[in-house]
Amino acid sequence: MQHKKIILASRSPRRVELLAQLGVQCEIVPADIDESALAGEDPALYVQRLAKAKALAIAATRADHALPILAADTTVALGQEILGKPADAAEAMAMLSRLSGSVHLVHTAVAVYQGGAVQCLLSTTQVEMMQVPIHVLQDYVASGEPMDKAGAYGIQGRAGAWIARISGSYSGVMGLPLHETAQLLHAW
Ligand SMILES: Cc1cn([C@H]2C[C@H](O)[C@@H](COP(=O)(O)OP(=O)(O)OP(=O)(O)O)O2)c(=O)[nH]c1=O
Repeated sequence: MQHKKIILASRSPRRVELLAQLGVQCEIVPADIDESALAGEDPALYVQRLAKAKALAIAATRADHALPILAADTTVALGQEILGKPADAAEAMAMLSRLSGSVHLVHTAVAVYQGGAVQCLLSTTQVEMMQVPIHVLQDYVASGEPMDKAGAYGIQGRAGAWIARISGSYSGVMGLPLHETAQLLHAW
């Protein structure tokens, strides 16, 4: 990889870990942007818009653009409906009850800003979650784990036991698709 150090426009600890897996070190500069979806916005387009907006927001604050700026956005989609991070325990419980026993998509877009332009790739994974007993979901919500995660679960934690099958990218579900990330960083 040409550049070993990048700026990561994200406060997600999973993204730092996944970048380390590629041998990429990062300086963390989180982007605070409005993450609301537009009316009727397609989930796959939504994550791409947000990933690009996060990278561009950080690019706008920096005088020197020597290092690539990488950002990502992950969302769970049930049909055209976007399930982002739950606002509270009740919303987490409602999301998990809907995902339990069904198939959903996880979209993660990764964007890299370098040399005055932003490039973005999308990873989409189909995830099948088993029917999870209500009391198990309640314990999970009480643990606090769902609160910073799209769709209110983390495949990398104990909810991993409920995932019967995925078709796509495990790292994409976790928040940073390694294949697409490496492609974007190689391009520079
Ligand atoms: C579905 C799923 C999501 N997630 C996480 C990945 C993302 O961190 C989070 C979705 O929120 P994002 O808005 O994509 O990212 P973030 O708020 O954590 O960080 P930032 O905006 O600063 O970049 O959900 C998991 O960790 N595991 C999973 O299985």
